[in-house]
Amino acid sequence: MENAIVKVENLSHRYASQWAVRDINLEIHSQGVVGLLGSNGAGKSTTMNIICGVLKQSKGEVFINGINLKDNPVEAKRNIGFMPQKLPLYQDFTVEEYLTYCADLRMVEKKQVKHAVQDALERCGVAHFRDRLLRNLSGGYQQRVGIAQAIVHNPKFVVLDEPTNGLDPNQIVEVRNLIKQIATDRSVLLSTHILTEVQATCKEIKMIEEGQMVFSGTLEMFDNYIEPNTLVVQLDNPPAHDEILKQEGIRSLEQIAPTRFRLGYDGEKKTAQRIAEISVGKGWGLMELIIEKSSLDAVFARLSKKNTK
Ligand SMILES: Nc1ncnc2c1ncn2[C@@H]1O[C@H](COP(=O)(O)OP(=O)(O)OP(=O)(O)O)[C@@H](O)[C@H]1O
Repeated sequence: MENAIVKVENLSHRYASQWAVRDINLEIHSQGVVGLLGSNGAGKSTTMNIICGVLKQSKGEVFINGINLKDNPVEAKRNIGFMPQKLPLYQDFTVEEYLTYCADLRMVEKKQVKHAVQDALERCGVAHFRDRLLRNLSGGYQQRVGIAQAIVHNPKFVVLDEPTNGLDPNQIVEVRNLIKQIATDRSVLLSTHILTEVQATCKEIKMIEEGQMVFSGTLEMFDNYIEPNTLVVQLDNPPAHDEILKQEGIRSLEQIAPTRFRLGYDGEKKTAQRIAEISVGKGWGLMELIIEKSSLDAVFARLSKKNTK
């Protein structure tokens, strides 16, 4: 089988006497954006710093494109691009000087440097600012340059730590689009505690809490993590509340509007189907029936144990 782009096995790390991450396992196989989610202090930066070879783990192994990062760091790091939370920008460099410097650091072959820099400038939409000093760029464009330095050596795997931090709403949308675009031909691990960020960019989620992996799956699985147990129905000709409440599987009724109701139910699909059939059969004027999903916030709260409901 083809190597995973990233494989983390039983990763643990301890600062002094405190374990910051415990027994993390994860694999990333394909292109696209994977969100690394967790509250402040959950262990995201520690995990990412280890995966990028910036911090040496206390235990466990990290493989990048099949190469053990501990045994062969130089080779493994050729496949990694990293944009830390605090951008490593030299303010007195122009954009082009800075990217050329980064390409050298990343050991891009001398004769390829010009092409690599041009490619990164264009992909990140900063070619027109190539001669501008970094200090004179707006926050959004500095962030673009941060992403450009992470992809200048064309790595298979890019790690972005809170990439939209401190940006205004327009800049956030632009940077998210750029992230999706660079993830079309590589894997991107994006750390965030912002749920809308995950929703807007990620196909998969890994969630860490108190140093441990508490969820790994698709965005849809995350969304469905809490069993739905409410239906919203619109009945243009509603019966008496008791008539609805006596139906099998229905546990509660809340009137949201004159013809709109939220029904607590047993979570069984057949109950929802039965309500639809009865509403039609009895002429209740069914216009809409929605199985309510848990919000991402509710799932996040549940997984981060802030809410034990
Ligand atoms: N250099 C360090 N020395 C000691 N403890 C640390 C160090 N860095 C992080 N920690 C601790 O390790 C735990 C995990 O921190 P980490 O920075 O990985 O979390 P995080 O999820 O990235 O949080 P944030 O979103 O706030 O950056 C926290 O309890 C933190 O206080």
